[in-house]
Amino acid sequence: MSSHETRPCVPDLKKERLKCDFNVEELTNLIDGGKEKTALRRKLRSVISSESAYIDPIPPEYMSHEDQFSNELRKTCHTAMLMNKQNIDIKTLQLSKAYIGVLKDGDPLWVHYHVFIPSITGQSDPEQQKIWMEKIRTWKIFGTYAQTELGHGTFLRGLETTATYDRETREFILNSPTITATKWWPGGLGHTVNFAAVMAQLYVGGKCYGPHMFMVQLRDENTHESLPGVTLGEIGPRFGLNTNGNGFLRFDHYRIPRRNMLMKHAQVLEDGTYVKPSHSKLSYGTMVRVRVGIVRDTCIQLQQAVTIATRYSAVRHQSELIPGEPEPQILDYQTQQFKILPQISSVFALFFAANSVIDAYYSVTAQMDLGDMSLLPELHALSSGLKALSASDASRGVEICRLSCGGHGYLASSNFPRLYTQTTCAITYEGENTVLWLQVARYIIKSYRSAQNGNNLKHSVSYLSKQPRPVRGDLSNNGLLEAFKAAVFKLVSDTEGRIQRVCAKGQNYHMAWNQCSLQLLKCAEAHTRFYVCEQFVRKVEMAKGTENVKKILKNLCRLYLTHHVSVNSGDFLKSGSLSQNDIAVLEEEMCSLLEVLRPQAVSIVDAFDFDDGQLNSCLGCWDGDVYQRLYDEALKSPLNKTDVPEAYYKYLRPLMQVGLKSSL
Ligand SMILES: CCCCCCCCCCCCCC(=O)SCCNC(=O)CCNC(=O)[C@H](O)C(C)(C)COP(=O)(O)OP(=O)(O)OC[C@H]1O[C@@H](n2cnc3c(N)ncnc32)[C@H](O)[C@@H]1OP(=O)(O)O
Ligand SMILES: Cc1cc2nc3c(=O)[nH]c(=O)nc-3n(C[C@H](O)[C@H](O)[C@H](O)COP(=O)(O)OP(=O)(O)OC[C@H]3O[C@@H](n4cnc5c(N)ncnc54)[C@H](O)[C@@H]3O)c2cc1C
Repeated sequence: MSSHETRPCVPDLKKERLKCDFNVEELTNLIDGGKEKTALRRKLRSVISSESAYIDPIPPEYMSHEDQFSNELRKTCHTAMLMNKQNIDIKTLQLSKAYIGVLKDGDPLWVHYHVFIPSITGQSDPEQQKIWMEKIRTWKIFGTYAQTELGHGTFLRGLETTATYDRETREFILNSPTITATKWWPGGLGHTVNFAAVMAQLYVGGKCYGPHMFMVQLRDENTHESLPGVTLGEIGPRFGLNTNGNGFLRFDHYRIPRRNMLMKHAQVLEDGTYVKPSHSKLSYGTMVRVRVGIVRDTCIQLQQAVTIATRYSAVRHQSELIPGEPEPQILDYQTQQFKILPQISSVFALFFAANSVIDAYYSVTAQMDLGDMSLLPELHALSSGLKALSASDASRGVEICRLSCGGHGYLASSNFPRLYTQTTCAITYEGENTVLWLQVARYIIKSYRSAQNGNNLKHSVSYLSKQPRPVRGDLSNNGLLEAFKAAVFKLVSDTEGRIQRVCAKGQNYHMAWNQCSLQLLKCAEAHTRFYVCEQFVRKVEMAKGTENVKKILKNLCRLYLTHHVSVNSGDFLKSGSLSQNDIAVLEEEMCSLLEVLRPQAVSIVDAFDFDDGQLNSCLGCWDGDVYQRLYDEALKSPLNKTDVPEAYYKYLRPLMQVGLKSSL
């Protein structure tokens, strides 16, 4: 039992917390990555919580677009100052969950920290890094990642911004030749940053060498005015993240020095000689890195959503379960448990997957630094698949959590609208999900074919070498993983066979690929799901700690497996890896797991250890005083400042005074 259950809360939550049969703190430590990390996060959180600068003067929902932006820019700049004053590396703060909830609807400097700086460190040579990183460190340079254009986001080879080398002056001339060449979306570009890492088509001596990255100054370092030859602005209100400062940018024959091309991988020498990189896609390295980070970010957003939904479901009473008996907590309905508990299991699945892809990223990039590029395609497939899976699972999960809270989930004060807009945009940015699934599929099909030709496969796809033969009736975790392998193998071999059949009818390969792309998507998702399940099983097997925490992890893992087998039962049946009876047994097990996990649900989400300020939700507060908070929040509406609003005198009263002339 945990010590924090002594804090005051409504009787329903007290009762839930008393049921806790595991050490909440131990689970918190596991999620943080160790006791020390929990302590560090809490220390950072106490620094953040004591800052009055983070208090919004009024709820941001009631501010104008400009005031919202200014308020969040104020807070993000305050953070930079504060961390400097406290001698804390800002990265440490951002990597812990302590900073969650400070910025409400985006951060004008998010892309600077998480995309621009990694571009400089990952794409520029040591000399360039030394110069630029010093200016970044001393706040002379704030930057964005300007890649997407009005006409192209996905298809990078279609980008239209040009960077043409002028051998005479040893400069590049940046130009936006068409309206569709306008850079569109980069975070902070609108009015925050003064530099950008710009992706442009490199031209030397009339020859195009494809997209390359350039460091470009956009605004004067003193006046912040946009420089001649550069046109800049903000792209207007969005579905969410309205304070990210997403902007547009056009160049009119704008000159930058030769050494402003990021030259770690490819170079243009003074005489115009082009030195090509050791792998053609190395300039896409920033995207791989950010995709890896998204898995963790979306996992944290889902943690927030499921904490709110679980606590609310323990407090909310509705209807009758047994006629005549008191209204039960809605968490007692099996259907409600089915909404919430699989989302909790998803949090853990994404958590373990995020850790494993981060490890893979660091080990592959270390090998690449030594000149070995052989693992890059596997890393690209893995990071693309996990980005797509985590973004879609988390955003679906957040929406399910919102729906599980009924009408109150639709209120801004539940915080679901913001959590949803934060999560769903990850489906689009950093590679639209469908497009990334197709990249995964490309890798799987190539691997499958390579195995058919007798070659060895990389670790994550090695099971595609030969038809897996699961043991019938083995429903253990390992048995289910074998069944997964067989189901994915069948999907992949069927899809590859179908591509061949379409080609045999005279269709070219690319058209055949398009005609099979629905199945290809299924292959990619099933392969990635298998990876996540395997990581979950292995990490739980390896988990150290007390038996009761291990039991929670085992049950959540089992719930994840049985849930995903049930959702995709058709694939298992078609491959023959599971029988109808197996599926029925597993679905029954899933239902009993809901019952087993239900009493621990509140304590599991307590272990995510968000404070009320971070959740920013009337429904998810620690003490469960939901109704009073909802009422108090409603009173903050500016419309409630007067009994009769101005709009009544302007519109409603004149209408009422005229009266309806005809009887219709
Ligand atoms: C309050 C809270 C605050 C929160 C704030 C949140 C803020 C949010 C901020 C949001 C910030 C958002 C910031 C943003 O959004 S930044 C913009 C992000 N943009 C994208 O991600 C664009 C997506 N497009 C691409 O990545 C590529 O164009 C694709 C992949 C589609 C094809 O590309 P292309 O047409 O050029 O390729 P190809 O078809 O000729 O060839 C394919 C070959 O290339 C290989 N290949 C491809 N890619 C990679 C790679 N990376 N590493 C290694 N290899 C790679 C591939 O395996 C294949 O190999 P092979 O099979 O031939 O051997
Ligand atoms: C909140 C947010 C922040 C962003 N921040 C940045 C930033 O900081 N810097 C930056 O450079 N960009 C940024 N972007 C842009 C983002 O990276 C792109 O929007 C994204 O890569 C998708 O590209 P697109 O908009 O061109 O979509 P499109 O590619 O036009 O997609 C439209 C539809 O076409 C489909 N489609 C496209 N190609 C294919 C294909 N080959 N096969 C099958 N279907 C296909 C897609 O699946 C989708 O359904 C941001 C976007 C958002 C929403």
